[in-house]
Parts: sequence; structure tokens; C-alpha cells
Amino acid sequence: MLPDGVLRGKTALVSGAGSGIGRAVSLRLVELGASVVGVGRRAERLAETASLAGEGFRYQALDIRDRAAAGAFVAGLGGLDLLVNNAGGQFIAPASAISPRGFAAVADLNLTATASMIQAAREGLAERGGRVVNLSLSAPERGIPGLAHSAAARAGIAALTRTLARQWPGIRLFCLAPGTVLTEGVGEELPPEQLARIVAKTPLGRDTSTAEVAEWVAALGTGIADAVSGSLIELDGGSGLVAAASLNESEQA
Ligand SMILES: CCCCCCCCC/C=C/C(=O)SCCNC(=O)CCNC(=O)[C@H](O)C(C)(C)COP(=O)(O)OP(=O)(O)OC[C@H]1O[C@@H](n2cnc3c(N)ncnc32)[C@H](O)[C@@H]1OP(=O)(O)O
Ligand SMILES: NC(=O)C1=CN([C@@H]2O[C@H](COP(=O)(O)OP(=O)(O)OC[C@H]3O[C@@H](n4cnc5c(N)ncnc54)[C@H](OP(=O)(O)O)[C@@H]3O)[C@@H](O)[C@H]2O)C=CC1
Repeated sequence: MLPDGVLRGKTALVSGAGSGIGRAVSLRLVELGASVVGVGRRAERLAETASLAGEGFRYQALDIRDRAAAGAFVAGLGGLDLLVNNAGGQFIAPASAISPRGFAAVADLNLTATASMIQAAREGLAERGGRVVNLSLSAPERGIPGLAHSAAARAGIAALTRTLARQWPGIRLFCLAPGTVLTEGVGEELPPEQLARIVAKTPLGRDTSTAEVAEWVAALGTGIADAVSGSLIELDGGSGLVAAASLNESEQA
């Protein structure tokens, strides 16, 4: 939907670029003219994205939870127009079965390591009037049984997005919150029947495609978003408007 070449001359960093949403975002940004640097833990998945993207995409295998390596890499990129914090995930479990280490691992990936990425990119983004798009999860503040750790972390990201939008006016920050996107990743967490039930309960009765998420991310990197910062945008078919379905068999666990 965006015009050809609208991101020409822009540089973007996309985490989790080797699969699902991150791959779709990377390919679309390149298609629109951006130079994209993709990171993720698995080099072979990033190489697949590179072979689909062609010129305009380069990658580095990196664990964003490894602060020293990630921080040095991000800071070393210099000027940056767009940081897409897409790397994330969790396991589904009753809150009573989440150990302190399990909670900490999910909180680290989805909140504190993501915050460190923003911190490391701050100077490079400020140089260019850059933008940060944080991928989150629809309406964590309503509570999502089965995702206590992840909902807490994602609510934290929403608060961080708003706080930094106030504190760093030279950088625009957004939170993009999908509901259900039928990627391989989500397929590993939930069986197809359960996903179909969750999708059927959303007001629009549909999932969100990776291409739709990618178009929104790209748009937030253009002048369309010049007058916006600190916004939380739900790409969820309206599912955030209704109480989240329980992902556990029993809601009370
Ligand atoms: C309407 C809206 C509806 C919502 C509708 C849509 C719902 C889904 C939407 C979301 C979709 C997606 O996110 S799609 C993305 C899907 N992909 C992913 O999530 C994969 C990402 N996962 C990871 O990167 C990792 O597994 C991560 C969770 C961060 C943990 O990383 P680590 O390497 O540190 O993990 P480990 O060392 O193995 O384990 C750390 C601790 O976690 C515990 N742990 C690990 N798996 C566990 C499990 N299944 N159950 C309990 N505990 C577990 C271990 O036992 C350890 O604790 P101790 O035993 O105490 O030592
Ligand atoms: N699909 C859905 O319905 C929804 C997804 N989301 C969120 O959108 C994002 C993308 O999800 P999706 O594409 O579906 O799932 P994927 O599992 O395909 O994507 C997660 C990506 O993050 C990367 N990643 C995970 N941990 C790390 C790490 N420590 N360091 C660097 N990279 C890491 C993974 O690559 P690697 O394993 O190689 O490191 C992978 O490419 C996630 O944050 C997810 O939670 C939110 C709402 C709904």
C-alpha cells in the first residue's frame, strides 16, 4: 500500500528477522528501499531471509539477552532511522507453574533486553530523528491467563514506550500489538483448533497477517507517523476489546 521507494536512504535494525513477523517486516522494508540489518540467534534462519531479500539486507547472529554483545553491535551501527524490536516470545503455562527462572527468562527477553536494545540505539536514533517500533501483544492490561509472565512484560513495554516518548522527544516510539498472527512460532505454542477458536472470538473474526503487520511497521517509519509518538496500536481484529481467551485449559491455575 505504501508508495515504492518511500524508505529509500533509511537504515533499519530488525530483531528476530529470521522468521515470522520479523522476516515479513524485513522483506517489506527492503522492498520499500530501506537498508535492513537483521539479528536473531539462528544464523541459518537469517541467511534464509537474506536469500529472499537480496541486496539491502545484511545480518548478524546475536542473542539480544547477551547485553554486552548486543549493545556493542547496535551502538556500532551508528545512525539508525528505525529500530524494530520484534524478537520475543514465551511459553504458555498456568501462573502457578511458572518458576522464578521461567518468569525471569520471559521478562528478560520481552522487557529488559528490549529496553537495552533501545538504550544502545538511542544515540544513533537521535542523530536521525529515528523511530522505535516495539512489537507487543494485544491488551496485556486485561490479563491473559496462561501468559502471566509475558503479559506483565508487554505491559511494561507499553509503559516504557510512553515514558521514553516523553523523555526523548527527538525519537518517536510506538508499540504495535498484534492479536493472533498465524506464524510458525505461534503454531509451536498452540494447536490449530485452539488458534481457530481464539480467532473466531475476535470481533472481526479474523487473524492478522504478517504482511499487515509489516505494512504498519513500514508506515511508522515514514512521514505518515511524523505527528505521532508514544502510541499503542492494536492490530488484533478488535480482540483487545474483549477479555482475552484463556490459553490454559483451566483459567484458574
Ligand atoms: C485474545 C488474545 C489471546 C492471545 C492469542 C495469541 C496467543 C499467543 C500470542 C503470542 C505469540 C508469540 O509470541 S509467537 C512466538 C513463539 N515463539 C516463542 O515464544 C519462542 C520463544 N521462547 C524462548 O525464546 C525461550 O523458550 C524463553 C521462553 C525465553 C526461555 O528461554 P531460556 O533459554 O532462558 O529458557 P530455559 O533455560 O530453557 O528455561 C528457563 C526457565 O523457564 C522454564 N520453562 C521453559 N519452558 C517452560 C514451560 N513450557 N512451562 C513451564 N516452565 C518452562 C524452565 O523450566 C526454566 O525454569 P527452571 O525450571 O526453574 O530452571
Ligand atoms: N504470532 C502471534 O500471534 C503474535 C506474536 N507476537 C510477537 O511478535 C513477535 C514475533 O513473533 P512471531 O514472528 O510470531 O514468532 P517467532 O517465534 O517466529 O519470532 C520470534 C523471533 O525472535 C527471535 N528471538 C527470540 N529470542 C531471541 C533472542 N534472545 N535474541 C535474538 N532473537 C531472538 C527468534 O529467532 P531465533 O530463535 O533465531 O533467535 C525469532 O526470529 C514476538 O515478539 C511475539 O511474541 C505478539 C502477538 C501475537
